[in-house]
Amino acid sequence: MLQFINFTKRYGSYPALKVDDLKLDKGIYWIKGVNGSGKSTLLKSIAGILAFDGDILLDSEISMKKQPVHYRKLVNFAEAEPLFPEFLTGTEMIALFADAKDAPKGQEQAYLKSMNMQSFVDRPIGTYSSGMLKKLSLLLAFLGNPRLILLDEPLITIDTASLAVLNTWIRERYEQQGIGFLLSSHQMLEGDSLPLTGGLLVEEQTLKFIG
Ligand SMILES: Nc1ncnc2c1ncn2[C@@H]1O[C@H](COP(=O)(O)OP(=O)(O)OP(=O)(O)O)[C@@H](O)[C@H]1O
Repeated sequence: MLQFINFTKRYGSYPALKVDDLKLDKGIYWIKGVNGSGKSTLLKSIAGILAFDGDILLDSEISMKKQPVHYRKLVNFAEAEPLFPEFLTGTEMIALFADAKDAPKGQEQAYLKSMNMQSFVDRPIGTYSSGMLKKLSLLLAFLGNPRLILLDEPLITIDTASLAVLNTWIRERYEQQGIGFLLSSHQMLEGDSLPLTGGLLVEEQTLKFIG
């Protein structure tokens, strides 16, 4: 699913994260680490938002550095604390993302319905509560035909019922389409809600697979 090749991310002279060589088979992985350990840095690097040294390969063949556009179409990302233009509506954001990710027409409809978003999706994003905003950012990460979906702190701000819906979305896309997931969380992810493959610990400026 994902391979790091001599990966190093620095902020100025600060070496935030270094992963020499790590291969992850297809699966659903949780990512843990204390505040400031580098979880968001890791996810933003994999998403292609942050520049770094080295390379990341998707499915052993698609290089972020050599095929940047192709790679980014196949990796979707929901930020921990999403920021969207407040004057746009959720529907307009969905249209933008659907276009960028070559999403099948109407793909968002089932997601809007299951997450009970129809009542507010046509309103400007500036009027959204933090939970509404989170739901929108999660939905955007499921658009298109990605091979990997990265969710940074997906559990924060959404209510229990929405969390159960999110687990269903993850499970379905993983089991029916083989999409891989990386989920960062400070809360315990429940193994009985999701078929978790393993965990990754961000510690001492590196990434450790801990099964
Ligand atoms: N833009 C930046 N410039 C300089 N240093 C940064 C920048 N962003 C993050 N860092 C540093 O990189 C390290 C990792 O930060 P990161 O946000 O990835 O941690 P995190 O594990 O996601 O933290 P949290 O659990 O608090 O959200 C921290 O030491 C942080 O201070």
